[in-house]
Amino acid sequence: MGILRKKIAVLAGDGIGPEVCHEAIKVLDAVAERFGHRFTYDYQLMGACAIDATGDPLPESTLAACRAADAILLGAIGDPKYDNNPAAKVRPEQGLLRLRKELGLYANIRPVTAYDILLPHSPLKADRIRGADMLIYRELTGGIYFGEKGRTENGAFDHCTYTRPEITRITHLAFQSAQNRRKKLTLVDKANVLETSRLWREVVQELAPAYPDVAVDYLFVDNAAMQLILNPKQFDVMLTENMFGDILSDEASVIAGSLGLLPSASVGDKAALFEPIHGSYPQAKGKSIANPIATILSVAMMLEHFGLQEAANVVKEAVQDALVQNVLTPELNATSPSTTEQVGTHIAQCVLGFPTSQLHRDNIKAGLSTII
Ligand SMILES: NC(=O)c1ccc[n+]([C@@H]2O[C@H](COP(=O)([O-])OP(=O)(O)OC[C@H]3O[C@@H](n4cnc5c(N)ncnc54)[C@H](O)[C@@H]3O)[C@@H](O)[C@H]2O)c1
Ligand SMILES: CC(C)[C@H](C(=O)O)[C@@H](O)C(=O)O
Ligand SMILES: [Mg+2]
Repeated sequence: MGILRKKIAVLAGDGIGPEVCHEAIKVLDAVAERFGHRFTYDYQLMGACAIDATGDPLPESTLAACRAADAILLGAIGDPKYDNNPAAKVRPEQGLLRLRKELGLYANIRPVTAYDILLPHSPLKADRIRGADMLIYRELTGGIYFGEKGRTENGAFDHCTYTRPEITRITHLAFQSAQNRRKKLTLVDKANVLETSRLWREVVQELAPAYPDVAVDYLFVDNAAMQLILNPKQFDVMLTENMFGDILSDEASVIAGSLGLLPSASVGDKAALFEPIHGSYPQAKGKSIANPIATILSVAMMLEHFGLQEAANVVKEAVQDALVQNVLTPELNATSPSTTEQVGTHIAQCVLGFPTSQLHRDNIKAGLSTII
């Protein structure tokens, strides 16, 4: 692969969003320096910061910049002043939902990995989670998030609708992904109650014969929530609708050890957006305690999307180095925590191939490390 030039729209957003984006861009810059690629960044407002500045959580200029970019990097959006005010008509989350819809980002891919070195950090028993490695395919532009919603005289409603094409397109992607992995696809739904879920089962059953090498499994979402904790190794590709995918992926982060570790890619036919699965974690804003790894791994997914597999692997290896050397934020290292910046700098330096990282690796190989 030759030298690439890519324009990245950056929506740092609210809370810890700007802090974790800053570290992810540090890592992208290190990739650019090491491999000779050229990344340019177009910073735009979305979320509560955009409401403060313009009254609109997704200003037209932001949408236009996202359409013009090769990829979008998103930190997080959301602010307690809206979370705690159910009557607010204009909300940060509307910006994110509109962006996903406008850009047709229908497939949200959320990898979940149990890193060996972090097994002791999960509250789950190590022997249950060791080796767990799954991809959640979450439908992102349909379902209850986007149905008609409103208030009645004495109540409220949110309609959940799905069309056959909406289910079909992500199901094909999930099957193809399973073909390249351990060849198992689990559809998570609530087909014993919901008509939309019965349509999901119908579509998956119809498409399954086209993927004869993939074993298909069906789980009701309540059971899936339990199985995820009880025996996560049974999952390879999990396919599910919008809201179930949102909830199950936060739950799955307990397997990895922190919500601050889980990246995601949201893809459509014309655009791609990369973001950590966590939110704006407002309690951590300005304290430099937010884990930037979810955002840095989202950048690795962006590099894969650009076809830069080697660069993506280098970033993942650099993250692994931070895990092994315990260069981690307080939720994963309470005794000698690193700051958000220190974690980002460490990973960026590993990407650049600074000798310190190699030195530590040699120490680890020689059994000299105090960490393992
Ligand atoms: N995609 C998004 O932008 C997105 C996603 C989820 C929530 N939100 C918004 O974020 C705001 C806060 O929501 P919330 O508190 O329910 O969820 P959250 O994901 O912001 O935080 C939940 C908990 O997860 C942990 N956590 C999250 N990110 C972390 C990180 N990088 N490092 C270490 N620990 C981390 C913290 O313990 C935190 O208390 C709300 O306004 C919500 O709407 C936005
Ligand atoms: C902020 C919110 C709209 C969003 C979602 O529910 O999709 C978030 O929780 C996520 O997981 O990206
Ligand atoms: Mg969520």
